Amino acid sequence: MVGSAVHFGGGNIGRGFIAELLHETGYEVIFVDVVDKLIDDINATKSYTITEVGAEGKKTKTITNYKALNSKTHMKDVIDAIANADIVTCAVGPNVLRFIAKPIADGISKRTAKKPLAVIACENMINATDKLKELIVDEKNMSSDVKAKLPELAEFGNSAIDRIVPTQPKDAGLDVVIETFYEWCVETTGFKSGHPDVKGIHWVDNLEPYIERKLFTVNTSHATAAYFGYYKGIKTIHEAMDDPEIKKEVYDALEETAHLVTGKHNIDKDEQEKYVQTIISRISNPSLEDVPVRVGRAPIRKLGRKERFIGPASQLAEQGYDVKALLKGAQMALRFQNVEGDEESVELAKILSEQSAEEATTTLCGLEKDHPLFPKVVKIVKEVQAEKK
Ligand SMILES: NC(=O)c1ccc[n+]([C@@H]2O[C@H](COP(=O)([O-])OP(=O)(O)OC[C@H]3O[C@@H](n4cnc5c(N)ncnc54)[C@H](O)[C@@H]3O)[C@@H](O)[C@H]2O)c1
Ligand SMILES: O=P(O)(O)OC[C@@H](O)[C@@H](O)[C@H](O)[C@H](O)CO
Repeated sequence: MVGSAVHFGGGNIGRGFIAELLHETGYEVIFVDVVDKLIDDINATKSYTITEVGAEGKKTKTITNYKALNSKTHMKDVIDAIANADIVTCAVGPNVLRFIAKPIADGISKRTAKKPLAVIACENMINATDKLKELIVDEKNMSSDVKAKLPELAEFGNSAIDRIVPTQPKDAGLDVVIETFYEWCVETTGFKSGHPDVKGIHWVDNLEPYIERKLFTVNTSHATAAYFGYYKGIKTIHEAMDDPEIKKEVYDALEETAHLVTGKHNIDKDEQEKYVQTIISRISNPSLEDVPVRVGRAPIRKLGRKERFIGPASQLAEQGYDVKALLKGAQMALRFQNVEGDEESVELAKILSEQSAEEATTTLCGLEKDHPLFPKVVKIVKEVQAEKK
């Protein structure tokens, strides 16, 4: 019998994709969020729709059997829901994992079910579930007694989640427009008692090739289009992809990351080429009104050491490859400063104005001073800093 699923984050991918598959599997979906209006809207409705838009046309599905809890005001209910759930998922953004670890730890501590809770973080981040687990078992969040019994209480799986869910129009309510394509890969190794049978999940023994291929193809190309598009004042990602100069930048970046993806993960070159073509057509989808400000959001996170530019660029630089295109994308990300509604873009501007190029390279990209990429990043940081003077 299928029971309940607690999902942290009732936003775009949460409502638009994860809830769809949890619902289709038969779970009652319990959204946990911190936005009062969203919680009220979810609890005031019995259904909402998701509409897939792609080359094949439109298809609408109806989601039912859900409710929402506010973790700011109803923490006890959140903990009880986790104590009784079959599965906990989240799509809150990598920087928010630290805030949801404590309620998950408390819910795990109260469990009595025979079957361990399945925990899967669905963030654009390498090993996001490992990070969440590390935070859950931190002594601030979980007692040593519970930690010792953890294997009986909860099991964890890293995941790679891929479906473009743009910012929704203001008047859309709970309804979500998404692309038709999707891929949700989850690693089996942590589920010693057997993984949950969620419809649509692609179970894999080793996630690394899947998450690196996804992040360094889908998200590298998406971010390149977004940062160049923003710089040129272009309104949507598909219009940015219509700009010949931006399209070339995207292809150049993907040519570089393809060396890593095919070389490191033994992925066939033709297969990667087909994957690239699929991604180009996905991010060029004119039915998705996706905007540079969403795709470029949180530029400090995106400039990180394991992220979509510096992640592949650093690994390729170690192998002696030139990474001009990835550095041009990273440089555009550095120019994504003081963007309305984006706190990290304000912080980025502050870092670039207060720190030397060398310090900022360390702060933003986490690169070691003796890394072959370090001087190249320092150079692009210096150029961006000079533009502000
Ligand atoms: N949108 C996409 O196309 C897409 C695709 C794949 C993966 N992702 C990943 O999914 C994650 C979420 O992205 P999104 O686009 O859905 O963002 P979003 O901003 O639409 O949704 C995030 C939700 O988390 C909620 N939230 C924030 N703090 C919270 C807390 N402490 N407890 C509970 N909820 C909290 C927010 O209120 C919001 O509803 C990110 O890691 C993103 O990279 C997004
Ligand atoms: O979610 P972010 O901020 O890591 O990246 C923005 C987009 O590139 C991303 O949300 C994509 O739409 C998604 O990763 C597609 O699967």
